[in-house]
Amino acid sequence: MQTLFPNRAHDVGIPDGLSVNSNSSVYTGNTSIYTGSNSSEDITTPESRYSWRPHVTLTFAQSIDAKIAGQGGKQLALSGKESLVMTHWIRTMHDAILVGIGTALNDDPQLNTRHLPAMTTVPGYEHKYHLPRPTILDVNLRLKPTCKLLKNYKAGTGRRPWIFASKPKNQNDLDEWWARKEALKTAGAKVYVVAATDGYISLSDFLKTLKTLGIRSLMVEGGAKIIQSFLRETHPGLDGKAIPIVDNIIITVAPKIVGADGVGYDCDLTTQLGQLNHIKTELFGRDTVMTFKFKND
Ligand SMILES: NC(=O)C1=CN([C@@H]2O[C@H](COP(=O)(O)OP(=O)(O)OC[C@H]3O[C@@H](n4cnc5c(N)ncnc54)[C@H](OP(=O)(O)O)[C@@H]3O)[C@@H](O)[C@H]2O)C=CC1
Ligand SMILES: Nc1nc(O)c(N)c(N[C@@H]2O[C@H](COP(=O)(O)O)[C@@H](O)[C@H]2O)n1
Repeated sequence: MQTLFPNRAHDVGIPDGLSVNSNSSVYTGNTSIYTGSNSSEDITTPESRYSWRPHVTLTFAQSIDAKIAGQGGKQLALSGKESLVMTHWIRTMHDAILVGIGTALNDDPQLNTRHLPAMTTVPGYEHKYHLPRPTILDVNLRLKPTCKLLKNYKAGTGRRPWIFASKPKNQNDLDEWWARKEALKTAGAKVYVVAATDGYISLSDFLKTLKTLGIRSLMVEGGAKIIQSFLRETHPGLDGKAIPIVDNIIITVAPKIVGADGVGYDCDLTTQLGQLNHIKTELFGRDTVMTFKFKND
């Protein structure tokens, strides 16, 4: 099957205008699209970040008081419909999409592109938006075999989810862990067993594994702990200097206040500001979407 929109983040960078591809003739969004200025500067350099990991875009929606969910993790519709379309468009630009198991259990997400307008199909020649590969960090294999990601895969409307898990240290837990693994495999998931320390999968190791699996670009959606980890973890560069493992951050700010009992990502973005170049701020309906790029080492 032919997928349209070959433009992926690892080839073209993240647009400095996010509002969907002017060349595409399918989605006629309201503003400009990427025109090439911040394109693939590092991609062909063997020593570059991209030689060992995919291009990483961290993106999430928050309220003006920096909450990404309500009390007790209640999923919130923060994004309005216009910025939601933008997010789904950005999904098409990535080979894979990541959520943590907290989000997978709490939101039961689909991680597809269903908010994009339907495409015109040429008879006998079906065009689809590119769907990113759903990936989940789930050390203890808590994902439910009945989740929407697996249902969609079985129904042929979603790609096979990849779960990254780690064997329990305690031998007594192994049988149950194994049973959950088999149940998830039967439901259609592909389970990769990786190392974890105290329930934490090293993101550098995870990204390296993704790269060996052919993933060239990753969109990280959350939730709170995953955002924190991606903002905090670094990787040593050639000179040993700590380099961020994120390339771009796209933050949708909705004009809503959640309140102190909402869920924040509990990471001081101000510590990152020196490393971030602002690319563009755009309005999508009532939401403000800001795009940043981490400076190269
Ligand atoms: N507004 C938005 O854009 C978004 C909001 N959300 C919201 O976020 C909330 C969920 O966030 P949260 O509960 O923090 O869960 P997360 O989705 O961040 O998942 C965290 C879990 O992932 C596992 N994990 C494995 N390795 C790592 C690692 N390196 N770093 C972090 N986690 C790792 C751990 O699982 P284990 O405990 O099993 O070891 C950890 O508890 C929900 O309320 C959801 O609605 C989510 C996405 C986007
Ligand atoms: N962009 C955005 N805006 C919001 O208001 C949100 N609550 C989220 N949440 C993220 O999107 C996932 C749901 O995706 P599907 O609609 O099921 O495809 C959710 O799990 C969060 O990762 N995002």
